[in-house]
Amino acid sequence: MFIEGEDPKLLDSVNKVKELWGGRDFKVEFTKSPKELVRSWKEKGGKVVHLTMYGINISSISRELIEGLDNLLIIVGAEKVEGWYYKEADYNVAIGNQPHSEVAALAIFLDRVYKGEEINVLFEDSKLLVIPQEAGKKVIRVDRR
Ligand SMILES: C[S@@+](CC[C@H](N)C(=O)[O-])C[C@H]1O[C@@H](n2cnc3c(N)ncnc32)[C@H](O)[C@@H]1O
Repeated sequence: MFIEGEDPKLLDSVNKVKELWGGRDFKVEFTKSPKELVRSWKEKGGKVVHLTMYGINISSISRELIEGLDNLLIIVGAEKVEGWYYKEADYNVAIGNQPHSEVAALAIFLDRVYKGEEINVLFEDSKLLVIPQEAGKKVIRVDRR
């Protein structure tokens, strides 16, 4: 994940969560030049999806196209998103054409890309394991050495 700007505190909390819950392949990097990131991603043959309520509703995009997307950079905005990103994106995709949270938009989009399989993923390097309960919480420590 690339985030525009710089925030060492955020990086620190991400690393603390990873230490306990695993996910060694999940990385957060900060960038001061997001446009350069988009340009070089495309130059290397990657695809760019921009999530925006002004885009094409995901329900109108073929399932094959979404599931076939590979080497993908997904852009979500925080404040006003410049027109440049709309033009440079290979696809401007709307999770419904009204505003909502960027986290929700990203989650729904990724769920379509991964065909719902992400829900069954357990990180092999986690130190904690949740044992599902109908009520209450059960978490055990696992020694994976
Ligand atoms: C809360 S919105 C802020 C929008 C920003 N103020 C703007 O002017 O573009 C944050 C981000 O959530 C995502 N988002 C919000 N609603 C969406 C929708 N219906 N479909 C897809 N993405 C959406 C977009 O990436 C958007 O940039």
